[in-house]
Amino acid sequence: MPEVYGEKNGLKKIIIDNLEQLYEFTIPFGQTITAELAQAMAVIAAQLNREIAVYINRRGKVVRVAVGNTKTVPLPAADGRRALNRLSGIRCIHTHPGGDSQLSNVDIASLKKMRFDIMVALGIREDIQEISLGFIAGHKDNSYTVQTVGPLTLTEFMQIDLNYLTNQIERLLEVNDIATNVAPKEKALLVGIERQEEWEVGESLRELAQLTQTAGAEVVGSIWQKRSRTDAAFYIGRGKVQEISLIRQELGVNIIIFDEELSPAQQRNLEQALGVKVIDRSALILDIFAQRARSHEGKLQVELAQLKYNLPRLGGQGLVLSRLGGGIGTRGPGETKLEVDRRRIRARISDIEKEIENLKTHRYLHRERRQASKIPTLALVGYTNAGKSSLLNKLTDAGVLAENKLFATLDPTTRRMKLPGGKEILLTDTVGFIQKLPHQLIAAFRGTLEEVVQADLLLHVVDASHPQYEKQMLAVYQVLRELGADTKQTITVFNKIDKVDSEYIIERMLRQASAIAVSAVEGTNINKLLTMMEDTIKAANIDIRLVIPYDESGVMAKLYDIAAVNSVEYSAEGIHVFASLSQEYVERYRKYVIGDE
Ligand SMILES: Nc1nc2c(ncn2[C@@H]2O[C@H](COP(=O)(O)OP(=O)(O)OP(=O)(O)O)[C@@H](O)[C@H]2O)c(=O)[nH]1
Ligand SMILES: [Mg+2]
Repeated sequence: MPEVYGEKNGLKKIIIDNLEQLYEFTIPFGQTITAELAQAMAVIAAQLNREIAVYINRRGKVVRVAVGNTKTVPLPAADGRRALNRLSGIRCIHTHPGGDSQLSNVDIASLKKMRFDIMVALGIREDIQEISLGFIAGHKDNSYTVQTVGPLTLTEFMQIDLNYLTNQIERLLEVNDIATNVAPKEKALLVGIERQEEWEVGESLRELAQLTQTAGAEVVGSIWQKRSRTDAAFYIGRGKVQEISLIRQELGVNIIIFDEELSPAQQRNLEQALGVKVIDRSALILDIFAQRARSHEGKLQVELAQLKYNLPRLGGQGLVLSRLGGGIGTRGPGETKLEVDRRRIRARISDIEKEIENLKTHRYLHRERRQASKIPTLALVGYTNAGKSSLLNKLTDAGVLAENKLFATLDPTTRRMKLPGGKEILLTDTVGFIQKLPHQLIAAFRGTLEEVVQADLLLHVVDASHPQYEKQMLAVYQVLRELGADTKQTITVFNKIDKVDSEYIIERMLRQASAIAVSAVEGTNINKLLTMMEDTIKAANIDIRLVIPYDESGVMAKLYDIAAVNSVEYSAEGIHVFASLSQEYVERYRKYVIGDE
C-alpha cells in the first residue's frame, strides 16, 4: 500500500486508513475527477479540518495522497522527462477547510512551480461548497501566467474536458511569446434566422459581416434558416447544427457568430455540439467597442458591459476553454484579457461601478456650470456611419476622426460654435447606434449618453444613401426611447445626398417635419441647416426658474400667456415660478431668472 505523505503525526489510524484508500480510485480518461473521489475527499477533510491533496496522472491513477498544505508534498517525477513547454502531466486536487475555494497565492505559486495540468481547490464545510481551479495560460517575461476559473459547482467542474484543456494549454505554450505573437485572422461563419420582421436576414447578415471585419476577423461564409421561433436549446434547428458542423470542418472555421443574442444555455449547447467558439452579435459589438475605446471612462464603460455580459455565461467548460486561444470575445479594453473567474468578475464590476459613479459626479458638476451659462446644447445622434462626426467637423472644424468604419466614435466630443445670428451653442458628437445594440452597452454608456438626454435639441443624422435608411432610423428611435430621449425636439438631417440620384427620394424624405437634406462632405445646404438650428432653438422652450417681485404682478399674468407654468410658490422675496418658455422670452425676462432645472 503506497504511503500517505505530509504531517501525519497525531492522526487517528482510521483517518490514515481512509486516506490510504484514496489510492484505490481511478479517473476515466479526459475527466477531471469522479463524484466518488470528490465525496471521499470531502468526508475525510470535514473530519480532519485540514488540507488534504490528491495528485493524479494523465492515466487517471492517484500517484500521491498528502495531508497538510500543497507546498510541502514531494512529488514523484512525472511520466518520463517533459520539456518546459509541456505540463507535468499531473493534476493536483486539494481541499480548503472553511468552504472557500478561491486559490491562494501559495496554490498559484505551486501550480507554476510544478507545472500542474490544473490546480483544483474544493471548498469544504461539511460538504463540498464550491470548486475553483487554475491553469497555466501562457508565459510572459520568463514567468507563467495563470488563469483561474470559479467558483463552480461539482457538476460544472465535472463537465470540463481535461484532455481538451491540456492540449490547448500545451499548444499555447509551444508558441514562444504569446503576448507578442500576432494571432492569425480568425475565420468566421455567420448564422442568422429569417423571419417576418423589420430587418431582412440578408441585410442583417451583411451588416454583421461588416461588424465582423471591423473586429478583425475574416468572413468565410454565412448561412441562415427560416424559422418563426428560435429553438430553446440551440437557437436554430438540430439539422442545421449538423450542417454547420460539416461546413465548419470544411472551411476551417474557428468562430461562429450568430446574428442575434443567444441565451447562455444556447451558447453553451452550441459550443459543445460544434466544438468551436460561438458568439453572438452582442459579444461582437462589445469586442469592437473594447478595441476602440480610448478615454479612461470609455474603457471602463466597455469593460463593465463585457463583464456583465459574460457573467451569466460562465460555468462548465464552454466559455472558458473556447476562449483560451484569445480572439473576439476575450479582449478587454486595454492590454488585458477578460477575466473568467466569477468572483473576480464580481469584484471588478463593483470597482468599475464605483469609479464610473465618481466620474459621473464630476461630469455632473461640469454640466451644472455649463447650464448656468445658459448656452443651448445640441447633440448629434444617428446610426453608426451616418456622418455625425463629419457633420461636426464641417460645422465646427473640430477635427474629429471620421471614418468609413462602424463605431468610429466612442467618446463624446463637445464643441462650442456660433450660429449665423451670433448666438453661441454647444454641439456634441456621440457614439453611433445600431440595430440590436446590446442592452448592457446602453446601460454602461448611459452616463456618456446623458449628453443626449440633457440636450436642448437633437440633430438626427441619417445616411440618405443607405438602402436601409428607414430601418436605421427606426433603430435610432428605439435606442432614444430606451434612453428616455424620444420626445426631444429633433431636426432630421438627411446626409450624403451627394450620393443620392433620385430627386423623388429626397423629396419624400423632406416630407417629414423639421427635416433637411445636406452633404457634410460637399458642404451642400450647411448654411440652411445652420439657419434651421437657429430658428428651432429660438422656438424651443427651456425650463427655468424665475422670481417675480410682488409689485410686478403684470409680469405674472403675461407669463401665464406665453409660457407653460409648471409651479408657483409664494415666498418672502417674491413669487417663485418654474416655467418652460422660449429662448426669446428667456432673454426678455432674463432679469427675473434664477437658474435652470
Ligand atoms: N459621400 C459622402 N460621404 C460622407 C458624407 N458624410 C460622411 N461621409 C462618409 O461616411 C463615413 C462615415 O462618416 P463619420 O462621420 O465617421 O460617421 P459617424 O456617424 O460619425 O460614424 P460613427 O462614429 O462610426 O458612428 C466616412 O467615410 C465619411 O467620409 C457625405 O455627406 N457624403
Ligand atoms: Mg463618428
